[in-house]
Amino acid sequence: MFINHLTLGWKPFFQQQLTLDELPSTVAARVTAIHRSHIQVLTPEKTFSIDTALCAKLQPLAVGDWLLFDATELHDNARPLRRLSRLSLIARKTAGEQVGVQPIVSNVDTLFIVSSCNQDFNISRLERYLVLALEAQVTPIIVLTKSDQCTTIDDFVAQASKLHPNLIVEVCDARDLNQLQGLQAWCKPGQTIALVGSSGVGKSTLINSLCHQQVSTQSIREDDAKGRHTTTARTLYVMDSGGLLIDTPGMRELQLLSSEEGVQNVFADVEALITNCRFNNCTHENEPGCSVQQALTANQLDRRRWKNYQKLLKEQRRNAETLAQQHQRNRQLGKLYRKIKQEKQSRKNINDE
Ligand SMILES: Nc1nc2c(ncn2[C@@H]2O[C@H](COP(=O)(O)OP(=O)(O)OP(=O)(O)O)[C@@H](O)[C@H]2O)c(=O)[nH]1
Ligand SMILES: [Zn+2]
Repeated sequence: MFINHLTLGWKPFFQQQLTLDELPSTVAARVTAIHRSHIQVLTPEKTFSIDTALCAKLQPLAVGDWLLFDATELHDNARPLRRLSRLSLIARKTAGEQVGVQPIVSNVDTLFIVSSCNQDFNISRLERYLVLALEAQVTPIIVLTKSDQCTTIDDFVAQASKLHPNLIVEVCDARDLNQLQGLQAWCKPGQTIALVGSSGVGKSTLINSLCHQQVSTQSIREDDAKGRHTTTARTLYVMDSGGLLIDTPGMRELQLLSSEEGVQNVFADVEALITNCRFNNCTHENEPGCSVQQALTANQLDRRRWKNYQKLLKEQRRNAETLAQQHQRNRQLGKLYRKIKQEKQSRKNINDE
């Protein structure tokens, strides 16, 4: 397929950031992968990699960013002149003494929020991803996979659709390209898509179907700082339809932030303890026959861990839906949607001027 700047996602928004002098003398390259030691970029003609140190002033970078290079310097370890402003940015909060924001992917048009029609389906998680997409100024599409594995999908679709009146929900068997026609509207040349969703919901399967290439064969190996070999999935794919699909380890790890199963998995022993308490509604504070208190006293359960479990559980419960909360959030989502539409319109107006 013919690749030019437009098919790589170049838009008037980026073009208008170039000065008249820069127009003939520079070339923009899109960041396709970020590794510890180097950053990979792509122009219509070539791909090359630059040492991370050369981008120190431009950090933090995200996959999908556009970097500007001197047109005569398009080779490995060329120094980028600057990074162009982003149309959208998906970032995550970093933990630590100071809460920071780590960019993950940028200049994405559409986020496929993938969930499967089985026990993985979790409305609070979908909602968390939805807010993420809207915050990032990216159009969210809910993709419900494994439709072949359930007898009726109507309930899943109804629940997902209720998250917002304008929300698009697509249902498919991710292995079957014929069932992915509904997604093609967002996969046109020049469009950039990112995927989120829990492990095992079918993200790689979707990529394989849409890109007709095996994800596993795209892996590259690199040495990390300690000389260990790590396998890093390649991150930007050209779909058969001409669109671009970003699949970075960073996006895949986003799921860790929102995983209810995580609490159950990590604290399985604590949850087992709780089932042994004498009273079903034990608050584990001072009731007789509380096996949590017994385990704490006997030093069989770490107090820090118990506190952390309670904290995560509280956070998880806060996310749980009540009708009133959902209504309130829908109104907030509505406001966000309107804001995004207005901003997009004003950007369009600027571009059209
Ligand atoms: N029957 C059926 N199986 C599916 C479908 N989508 C994915 N699978 C299967 O589910 C399993 C997991 O799919 P993956 O595509 O690896 O899931 P993933 O989201 O990429 O998982 P991670 O790489 O862990 O993030 C594989 O065995 C797929 O063949 C579907 O729509 N129908
Ligand atoms: Zn108890």
